[in-house]
Amino acid sequence: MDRIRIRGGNALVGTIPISGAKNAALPLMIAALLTDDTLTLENVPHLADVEQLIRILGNHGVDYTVSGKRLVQNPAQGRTIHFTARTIVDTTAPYELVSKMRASFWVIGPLLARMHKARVSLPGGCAIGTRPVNLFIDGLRALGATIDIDGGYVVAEAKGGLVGGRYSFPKVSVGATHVMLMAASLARGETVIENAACEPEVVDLADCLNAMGARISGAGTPTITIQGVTALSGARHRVLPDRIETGTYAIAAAMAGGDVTIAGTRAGLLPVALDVLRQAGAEVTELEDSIRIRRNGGDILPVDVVTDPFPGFPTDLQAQFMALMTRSSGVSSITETIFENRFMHVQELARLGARISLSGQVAKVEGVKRLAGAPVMATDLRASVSLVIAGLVAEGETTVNRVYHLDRGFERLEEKLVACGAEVERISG
Ligand SMILES: CC(=O)N[C@H]1[C@@H](OP(=O)(O)OP(=O)(O)OC[C@H]2O[C@@H](n3ccc(=O)[nH]c3=O)[C@H](O)[C@@H]2O)O[C@H](CO)[C@@H](O)[C@@H]1O
Ligand SMILES: C=C(OP(=O)(O)O)C(=O)O
Repeated sequence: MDRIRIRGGNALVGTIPISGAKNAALPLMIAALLTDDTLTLENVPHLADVEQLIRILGNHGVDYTVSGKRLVQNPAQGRTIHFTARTIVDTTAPYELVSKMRASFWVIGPLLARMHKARVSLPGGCAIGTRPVNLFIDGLRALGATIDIDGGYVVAEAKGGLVGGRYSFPKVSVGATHVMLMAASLARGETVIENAACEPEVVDLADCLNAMGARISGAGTPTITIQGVTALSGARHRVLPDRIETGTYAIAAAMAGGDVTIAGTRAGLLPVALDVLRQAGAEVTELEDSIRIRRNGGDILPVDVVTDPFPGFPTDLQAQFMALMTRSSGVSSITETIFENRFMHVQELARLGARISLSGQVAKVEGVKRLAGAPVMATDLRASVSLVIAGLVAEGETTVNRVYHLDRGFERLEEKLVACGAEVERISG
């Protein structure tokens, strides 16, 4: 199993290019199931989750090429992928494939819309909470589907096709909003979704679906209206920049100090997080398609944050921000409101000398003057990268084990950090 070794102490200076967003690419790829035409996605990141979803889509009959060549033969070539689901050969998404990744469950929406039936294993994903699927089930029932759980599978059917309906989410869910957009696009009549997720990835999916001929309005607001159409066509769409990767490198620069330009991204994707970084003492300059982060000396200041759905502080940056706060000049509190078990990084940060106490969903972080390198173990994707960030300032050597979590969501992490002067290397095997 690969490990990442970091020798702390170097400031970060340089430019970090941002990849396409994992959490946008995944639903966009799934949208290819909605049409027998070709959906071309540009800026698709090379990530383990993307490769896994390609396998899952292949099982349903989706063909794919990268810049004209089959992806399997050219895994490192190009980032424009053409997906074609000429026919759906299987409406079952099996446990072996779906249990590895939460987003794979989302195929239930397009399969039900196009084939009027789907049998999808209950999903896996980062172990950060119980992560039920009740909102998907209730939402799809509001579109006329009958749904049972049988042997670990969600078995859904819509005889005669889905029909438009009204569904008000009792709790904001990104994934269930994606699924409702895809399902309602091919339902008969109008669907209104209330308390929808407003995340940029939802807007990206709606833009792509509209380019495919869907009629969606209001994406990015809590109320989304969809006029169903009988068929969708192919389209060409560019995956939006990864805001979590952006925020992660912004936090890394604030932690290590230095001067980093994060390129190919937009400040508007991270409204609250960038403000929080300013409060923590970083100088943040918003440019047209990049963000410059500087911290040259001066304390890291303590800031309290509460995670929230967009535009609030993202839960996917909570672990990284906690790493930053371990070196602040005071005490900060970090409250996690989205997932009930997303503090698995606390005990690993403690190995490096962090002082963190937990009470329910609130972590109190008492900043320390010094972190010291140690072997640590990544427990989920964002937790893993928080350990890398802490390693950037820890004295001596930090080894992050179980790097496969990182490979799910960070493209060329070592390369991007090394280019800015960090001492980071992957140890294979
Ligand atoms: C691949 C992807 O895009 N993953 C992101 C997506 O996950 P994901 O779409 O799984 O997250 P959700 O927005 O659905 O989850 C939000 C909350 O709703 C709960 N819930 C969700 C569905 C449901 O049927 N019932 C229910 O109770 C969840 O347990 C959680 O407490 O949004 C999360 C919140 O921004 C991010 O952390 C993940 O990185
Ligand atoms: C939690 C995440 O991913 P997933 O929803 O796939 O588990 C994440 O991207 O931080």
